[in-house]
Amino acid sequence: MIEFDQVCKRYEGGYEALTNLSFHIPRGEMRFLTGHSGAGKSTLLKLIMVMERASSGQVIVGGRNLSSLPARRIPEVRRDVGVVFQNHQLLFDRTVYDNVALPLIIAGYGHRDIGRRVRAALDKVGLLDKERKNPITLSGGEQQRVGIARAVVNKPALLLADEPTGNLDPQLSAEIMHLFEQFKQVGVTVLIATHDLGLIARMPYRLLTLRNGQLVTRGGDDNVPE
Ligand SMILES: Nc1ncnc2c1ncn2[C@@H]1O[C@H](COP(=O)(O)OP(=O)(O)OP(=O)(O)O)[C@@H](O)[C@H]1O
Repeated sequence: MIEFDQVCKRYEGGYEALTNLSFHIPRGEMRFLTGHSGAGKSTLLKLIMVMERASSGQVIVGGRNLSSLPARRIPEVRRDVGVVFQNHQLLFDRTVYDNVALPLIIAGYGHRDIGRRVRAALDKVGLLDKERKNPITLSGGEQQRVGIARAVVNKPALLLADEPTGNLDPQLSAEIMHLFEQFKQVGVTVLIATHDLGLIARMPYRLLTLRNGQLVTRGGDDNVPE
């Protein structure tokens, strides 16, 4: 589902954020991406979302080679990727329903289809009864679940999360992780960047660990020693 082959990312100015990265995450697997601040985690996620392009090497997501993808085909890739952020980036002047509906409105879905899909996504994250609320009135854990509903409302094959439990206490963090596991169980590929080593130590998933832009453990299905 995600394949990196000898990927380097050099930013303008010459800083090399990722060096010679090769790994493979098969479809339907869940992985954690860890590493110190500045190790390159967000850069790696941005390459998958095509917010940045590799300086060299190949990034292949869902069978599409992103290194040679023309710009006009970027929306097609993004439709297949749901993204959850630490600060969830919700709109506080809209209801929960409207926040979750946003990706579907942008994608041009019809009114009835939007209603059905938004309610299905809110049901999955346990917030069906909050659809008319403004997200500002919800707790931090609930707001993060709205962010997750918005990320999955399009039924993406791939779910990326950048520090999704950063502001949450251990109990709420565990609940959010449990939600990600439920998506994995229905075949979604899940990649979660996190500093929360305590949390991931309790979960049976392999790690991709970055140090200064290089992979020091890789969680693919390859035969490279961990
Ligand atoms: N647009 C940019 N231009 C130049 N350098 C950048 C850019 N974005 C990131 N960097 C640099 O690349 C390195 C990796 O940054 P990145 O944000 O990927 O790290 P990270 O592991 O996600 O860190 P954190 O955990 O603090 O979010 C850092 O040294 C950062 O300063």
